[in-house]
Amino acid sequence: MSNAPLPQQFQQQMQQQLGDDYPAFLTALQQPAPVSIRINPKKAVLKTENLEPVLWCAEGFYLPERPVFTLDPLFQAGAFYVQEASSMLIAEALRQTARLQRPLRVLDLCAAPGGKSTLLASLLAADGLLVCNEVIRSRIPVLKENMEKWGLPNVVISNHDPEDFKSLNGFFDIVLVDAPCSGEGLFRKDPEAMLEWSPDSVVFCATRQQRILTAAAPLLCDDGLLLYSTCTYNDSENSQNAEWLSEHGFENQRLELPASWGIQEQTFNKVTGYQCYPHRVKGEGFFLSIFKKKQRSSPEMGVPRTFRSLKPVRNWQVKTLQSFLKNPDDYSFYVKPNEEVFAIPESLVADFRLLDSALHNKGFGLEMGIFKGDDFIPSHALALSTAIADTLPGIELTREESIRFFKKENLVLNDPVKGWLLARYNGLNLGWLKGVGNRVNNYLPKEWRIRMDIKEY
Ligand SMILES: C[S@@+](CC[C@H](N)C(=O)[O-])C[C@H]1O[C@@H](n2cnc3c(N)ncnc32)[C@H](O)[C@@H]1O
Repeated sequence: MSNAPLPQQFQQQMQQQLGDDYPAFLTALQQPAPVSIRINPKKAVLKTENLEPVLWCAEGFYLPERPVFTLDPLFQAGAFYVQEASSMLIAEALRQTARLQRPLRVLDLCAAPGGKSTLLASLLAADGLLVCNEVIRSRIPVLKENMEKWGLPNVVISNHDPEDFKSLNGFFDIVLVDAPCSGEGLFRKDPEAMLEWSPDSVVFCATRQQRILTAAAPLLCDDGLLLYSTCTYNDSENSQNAEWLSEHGFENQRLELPASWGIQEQTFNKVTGYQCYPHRVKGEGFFLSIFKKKQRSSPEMGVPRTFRSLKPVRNWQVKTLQSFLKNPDDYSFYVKPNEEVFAIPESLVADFRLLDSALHNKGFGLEMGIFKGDDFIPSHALALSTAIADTLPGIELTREESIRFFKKENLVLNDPVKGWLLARYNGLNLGWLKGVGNRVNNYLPKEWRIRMDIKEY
C-alpha cells in the first residue's frame, strides 16, 4: 500500500458500505498483499503439501513470501500462474453452476493478461473450446505468452471489440465479462489504481461496462451462463450492472458458500453478487455475480466448409508433424499464408471454421512451427504444449542452466548432441535446443528472453 491517502470520496463510499467494518478494512489495506498462485493441473510438478490452500479453488495456494517468479524455471514452464486469490472464486462459481464435463464453448471477453483464461482453460473438458479475447492490441502478446505457457490446444486468441462478435450470437455456453473497472479492490496491491480513481472514472467505467454487457448478452445460447466480475466495490459498477442484466433476459444464480470463507453475499433488489473484502478474505477486492440466460431460441449457424486463409498442409508434411504429438490422430494440420503450421483438435474443426469466418484478428489452436525446405523448425509454443509427445529427446537442466536457457545463452553440454532436443526442468519442457557439432543452439524466441540482470545464479 502506498503512503498516499485514500481519496476522500472513496473513504465516504466505503464507510457507508461497510459501517462498523470500516476500521478493519482500513487496517487490512495497511497489510502486505498476500501472494498466491494457481497450479496448472496438466503440469503439476510443484510440491504443495506445505502450502496454505485457497479455500474456493482446488488448485490455488498462498506462498509465505513473494519469490522472484521470473527466475523460477517452473513459472517459465507454465507449472503455475501467479493470481490474486479472490479472483479464483470463479472456479467455485463454475463448479456450482456449469456442467463442466460437457464440451462447452467459453468466451473470456476481457482476457488479458490471461489470469482467468488460464483458470477457465483448466476447468474445461479436453473437447471444450476457449476463446480469449482482448480489445487492446498491445495486451495481446502477454495474453498469448501466458496461454502458450499454460499449454492447451483448444484455445483461440482474438483481438476485437466486444461489438465485433455479433455474428456469433447464441454460440457460447459461458461468457465471462471480467470488466475493466475503477480498480478499488486493487488499491493495496497496485497503488497506481488509487491515483487514477475519481468519481468521474467510476461513472466512465460503469458506462463502458454496460456497453460491454450489452454486446455480451446476445452471445449466449439458451440457458448459457454469464459471469460478471470486477475488482471494485462501488454499486454503480457492481450491483447496478447486475440488476441491469436481471432486467434484460437473465436470471440471477445463487452460490452456496460456507460463511467461514468470509465472502460476503450482497443482495440488492433481489439480485445477488459476491464480494471479497481484504479484511474478510485473504485476497484483494473482487465482485462476482452469475446469470443464466432465460430461454430464447438461439439462431442456427451455418458452418463454412473451409477456412478463409488456412490451407491443409501437404501430405508429406503430416507424418513429420504427427511425430511431435502425443495423440497425433486427434489433430488436423493447417498452414497460414505466412507458412506457419497449426494443429487444430479434430473435435473443434467446425467451431474453428465458424470462428474463422466471424473474427478477423485471431490465432488458432496449437502453433506447431514452420517448414524450411525439408526441415521442420518446431515452435516454442509446441515445446510448452501439453499435446507434445513425451517420447521426444530432451535434456534435464539444472536450475542454473535453465535460467541461462531463459537468458538465451548457448549451453555447453558434456556429451555432443545432434538435432532437436527439448530443454527440461523437473521434467517440464522449457523450449528447444539444437545440437550442431559441439555446439548447442538455443531456440528460445527473442521476446521470451529474461532481461533481468542476474548477479548470482
Ligand atoms: C480486469 S482486466 C482483465 C483481466 C483478465 N481477465 C485476467 O484475469 O487476467 C480488463 C480487460 O478489459 C480490457 N478492456 C478495456 N476496455 C475494454 C472494452 N471497451 N471492451 C472490452 N474489454 C476492454 C482491458 O484491456 C483489460 O485487459
